[in-house]
Amino acid sequence: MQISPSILSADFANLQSELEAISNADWAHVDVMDNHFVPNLTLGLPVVEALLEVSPVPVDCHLMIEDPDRWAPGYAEAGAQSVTFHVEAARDPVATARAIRAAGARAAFAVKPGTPFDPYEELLAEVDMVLVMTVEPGFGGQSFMADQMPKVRRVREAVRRRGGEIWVQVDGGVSADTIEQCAEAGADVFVAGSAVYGKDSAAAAVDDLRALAERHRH
Ligand SMILES: O=C(CO)[C@@H](O)[C@H](O)COP(=O)(O)O
Ligand SMILES: [Co+2]
Repeated sequence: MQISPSILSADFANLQSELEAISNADWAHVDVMDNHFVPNLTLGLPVVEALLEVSPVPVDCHLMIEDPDRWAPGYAEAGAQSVTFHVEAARDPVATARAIRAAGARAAFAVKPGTPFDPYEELLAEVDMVLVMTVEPGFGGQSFMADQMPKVRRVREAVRRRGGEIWVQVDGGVSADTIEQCAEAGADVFVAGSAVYGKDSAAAAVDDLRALAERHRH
């Protein structure tokens, strides 16, 4: 059970200290948005490169961008330890996942709330993780979509059938109130932005979330 705090809810003027505040987390989740795939703009490769220099934990890049076929491998080459692209944006998801892995990172694909998982089941052969979005991508602090839990279950079942170790990540509205249903449905990597950086102690929030998830270890 791994916690990946999203720095989207951190203080962007002090990202180094915000990363140091979550050194007990498993990952640092970095949301890359291009104002085309989603209606918001955050940061890109030069900032990710700078974060990689100072992050005490591996970096989990969530690319909400058009044309990940072109851009995603660069994040892996820069040293990001996990790179997730959206299937809705990829022209050739197999080639993109292979390029990410060839550059030494874990590869993952993400599905938006309206995107079914089943058509992409065969893509499991190419990835290390599947991200099931539990909000519409674009912004932190939105309400958790419990109606995505059946999809989390389907992904977990498909991963079980396949064997091997593929992680199932959830992202959006994950908090102390919602993390247990995600874990129970089969998630094992939990992104949380406002539920970590919105608290007085980000580190304590990470530990609390992990303890709740651990109640449903599978
Ligand atoms: O990818 C995204 C949003 O598109 C997320 O990573 C959010 O940043 C999570 O924030 P919270 O919903 O946990 O506040
Ligand atoms: Co994200």
